[in-house]
Amino acid sequence: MNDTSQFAFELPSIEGLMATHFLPYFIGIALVTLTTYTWHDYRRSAKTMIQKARTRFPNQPYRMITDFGEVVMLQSEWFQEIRNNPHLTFIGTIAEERICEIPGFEPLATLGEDGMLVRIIATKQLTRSINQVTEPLSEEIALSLSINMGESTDWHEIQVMPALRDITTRMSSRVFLGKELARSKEWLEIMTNYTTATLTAITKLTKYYPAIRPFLGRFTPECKQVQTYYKRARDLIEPVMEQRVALKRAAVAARQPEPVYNDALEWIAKESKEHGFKCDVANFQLMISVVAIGTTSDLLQCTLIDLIRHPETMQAARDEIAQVLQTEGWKKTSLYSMKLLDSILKESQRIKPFFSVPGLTAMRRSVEADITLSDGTLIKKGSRIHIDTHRMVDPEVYENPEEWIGSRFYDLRLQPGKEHLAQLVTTSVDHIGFGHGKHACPGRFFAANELKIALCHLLMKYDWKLAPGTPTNDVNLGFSQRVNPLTKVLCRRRKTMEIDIDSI
Ligand code: HEM
Repeated sequence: MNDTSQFAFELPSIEGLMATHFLPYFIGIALVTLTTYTWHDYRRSAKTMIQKARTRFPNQPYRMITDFGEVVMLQSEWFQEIRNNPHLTFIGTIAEERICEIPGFEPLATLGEDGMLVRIIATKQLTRSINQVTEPLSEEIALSLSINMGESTDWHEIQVMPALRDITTRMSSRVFLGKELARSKEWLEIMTNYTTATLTAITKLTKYYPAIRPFLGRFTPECKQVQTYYKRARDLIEPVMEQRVALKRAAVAARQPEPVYNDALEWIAKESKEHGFKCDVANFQLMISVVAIGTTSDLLQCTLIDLIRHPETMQAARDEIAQVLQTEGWKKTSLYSMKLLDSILKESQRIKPFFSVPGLTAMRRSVEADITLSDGTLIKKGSRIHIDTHRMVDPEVYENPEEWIGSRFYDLRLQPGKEHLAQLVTTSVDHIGFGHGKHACPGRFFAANELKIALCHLLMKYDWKLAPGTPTNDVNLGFSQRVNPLTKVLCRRRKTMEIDIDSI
């Protein structure tokens, strides 16, 4: 039997590992965690390295040392076998990275401790509320577009990521925290900065071995920034919670009906009570904001840039939006009817998923009990698994896989039996932009609707082109790939629109 785990997260000699393990080791990046220089190498060229390893060990599990420590790499062929294994968790991988032990990063620990609660809130409350929040979300984005993109009908330049992150923060805050905080300048500033500071600090910390991260985190300036914003965020959320409790108590005392709020502050309190979870509402809120804002603004930017590069598809999307909104108005079902827009988002996500480079890895899992694969490979408790995402760009699965074709999934939906499979929120072994199986992203239904509403406003109200000479290349960080934060575009308010979206 193959045994993969005895040396997980240790740094023994490569020769020793090669001699004592049955699973092959890919040593191309084996030194990455030892020095900063090799870490940089790994960060830039992980894609090439994994391609080499795939050729060397076709369809075979193998091990690598990465900035996550040692990982067992599984090819896509193993997807179906492990996707619902109860001993594999996504959240466990976060605890192993040791970052949530640093002051200011407590919200990430909330993801670990109350993983069930997140799932319940995201799948039950958030998804259920989509119908009620479609109009408020549309109202929020109308306001934030006017602030970020302006009203000028002349071409003007903007940096895309800060603008889209602000838009996403406002939309998420409206649903997660209610109108009051979503309109608070201070909250928005803190939220945007907390999310950005957290991601920046994580990027820096992951170049060091997990065991020393909690220590380093106490001194690095990036982590100190996180702590400052974390404290300010708590100072803002806690009084809102206290005020709600006081208002409810007062209503009960006056024998009046209690005030009802339909936002995540309320859902967290309700579901924690119902399921017996102990929950720190402020930490929980910040965690949801961090997981939701970075991912959603990333996909929004790459979709917008893809559409700017394909003006004919942008116009086709505008026509679809106008036709659907004219007949159905703002409803959850109207968003479902925007099938081309759905396809466009799914195609942009296929080419550049958030957690991975296509053809690299995704679906990180922490192994919580020994598991044995059908070929006899034993993966021990404490190991970490990554899945190779090669199928997302495999010519045997997708025709011309390197080419962005906005209508790719729209066309697929027309084929018998593929209607459901080709939707943005459907995960499969061929498209794992939201993961797949038991731990697939529970926020994807909400995110899909939020993204569509944002695109409706962005496309209908503005004309777009790339700013001359702007960088649009994605930024590679080891196994991850982010949109370029420096990308700039030119935009102008459209004088005539297919439909006046604000009057619907
Ligand atoms: C475009 C936006 C988003 C993208 C691309 C995205 C992507 C992902 C991916 C790839 C995973 C890992 C799944 C796996 O490994 O199988 C994940 C997990 C998760 N996401 Fe999202 N996500 C997005 C938005 C959201 C939102 C809006 C929320 C919350 C409201 C959310 C909450 C979560 C949670 C709680 C998990 C952990 C699930 C678990 O461990 O069982 N995500 N997401």
